[in-house]
Amino acid sequence: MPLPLPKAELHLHIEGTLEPELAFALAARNGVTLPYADTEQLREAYLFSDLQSFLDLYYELMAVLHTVDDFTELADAYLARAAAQGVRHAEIFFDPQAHTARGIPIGTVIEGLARALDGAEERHGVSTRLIMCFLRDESAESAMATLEAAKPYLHRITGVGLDSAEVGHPPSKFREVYAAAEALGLRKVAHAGEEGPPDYIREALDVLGVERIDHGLRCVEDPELVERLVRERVPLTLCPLSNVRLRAIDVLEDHPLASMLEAGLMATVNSDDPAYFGGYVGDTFDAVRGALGLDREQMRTLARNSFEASFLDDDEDRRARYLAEVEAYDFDAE
Ligand SMILES: Nc1ncnc2[nH]cnc12
Ligand SMILES: [Zn+2]
Repeated sequence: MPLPLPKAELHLHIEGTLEPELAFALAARNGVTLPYADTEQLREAYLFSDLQSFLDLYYELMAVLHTVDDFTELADAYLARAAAQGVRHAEIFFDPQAHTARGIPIGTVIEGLARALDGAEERHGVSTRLIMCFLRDESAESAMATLEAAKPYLHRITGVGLDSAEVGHPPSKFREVYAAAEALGLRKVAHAGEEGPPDYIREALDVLGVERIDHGLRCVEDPELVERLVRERVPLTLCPLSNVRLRAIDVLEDHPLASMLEAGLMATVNSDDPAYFGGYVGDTFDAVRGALGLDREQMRTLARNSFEASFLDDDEDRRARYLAEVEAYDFDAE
C-alpha cells in the first residue's frame, strides 16, 4: 500500500466520528436503548435534508457517551482511522454543552478525550490539539458558563470554536465569550457561511477576531469578501462531503473548491462528521480529486495549506517537518 498524502485535519467534530457499531456497543455497555433495531437501520437514517436534520440525529446518538473510557475509545478510534488516511496532525472539535446538558461533567469529556490525545503520537503518529466549541443555538450565557467550567482544563485546550445551527445565530451573539476566551490565551475559530450568509463570515472576523473560518463556503457569493479573505490569507476549513450530504450543494462536481483555489483562497479540505457523511479526510481528498479533476499540484497545495493553517505555531520545527513531507510526497508512487 502506498503512503497517503500527509495532511492535517482542522475541521473534525469528535462526536461526528461515532460509527454505528461503536454507538451500539456503548449503548449496550451503558444501558441506553437506541430507537433503531441495528446498525443497518441506523445507517438508513443518514439521509439529511439540511444541517438541522443532521444535528437532530447527531445529538440523539450522543446519549451513548457516558464515561471517561467512552470518550477515550471514541477519540482513539478516530485517530487510528485518520492516521491510516495520512493525517499527521489533527485539531479536534468537541461540544461540551451537548454532554453537560445530559448530566455528563465537562471533566469526564475532556479527561476522556485527553487520554486518547496524550497517546496519539506514540500509538498513531498523530499530533493533536483540542478545540472546545460553543453551541450557537444555545445562549451566550451558557457559552460563558461553559468557558468558566473549562478553566481547570485549559492546559488541554488550544482554542474555542462555534458550531450547531447557524442561521439566526450570528457570530456577534458571542462577542463577550470570545473576548473572554482571548483573554485566557485561547485561539479562536468559528463556523460561518455554511448555511449562514457571507456577512456571518465578516462578523466572525471583525467581531470575534477568529483566525480561521470553518466552512466559509458561502463567501463565493460575495466577491468583495473573497478578495479580503485572499488578501488576509484567512484559512477556510471546507468540508465538501458534508456540503453534499447536508444539501448545501447538489453534487460534489458542483463544489466550488477548484475555483476557490484558483482565486487564491487558503482552502483546506476536511471531513466534518465522517461517520455521518460518507468518508474520512483521506476519502474526502480522493473524492474531490476525482469529482473536480484536481491535479497533483492542487492536491499538494491542499496538504500544504492544512499544515500552514494549523495551530502549530508553538512547534514550528514540527510544522516544517510536516511541510517537508508534503513537498517530498511522490504522486508517482501512488
Ligand atoms: N457541519 C456542522 N455545522 C455546524 N455544527 C456542527 N456540529 C457538527 N457538525 C456541524
Ligand atoms: Zn463542522
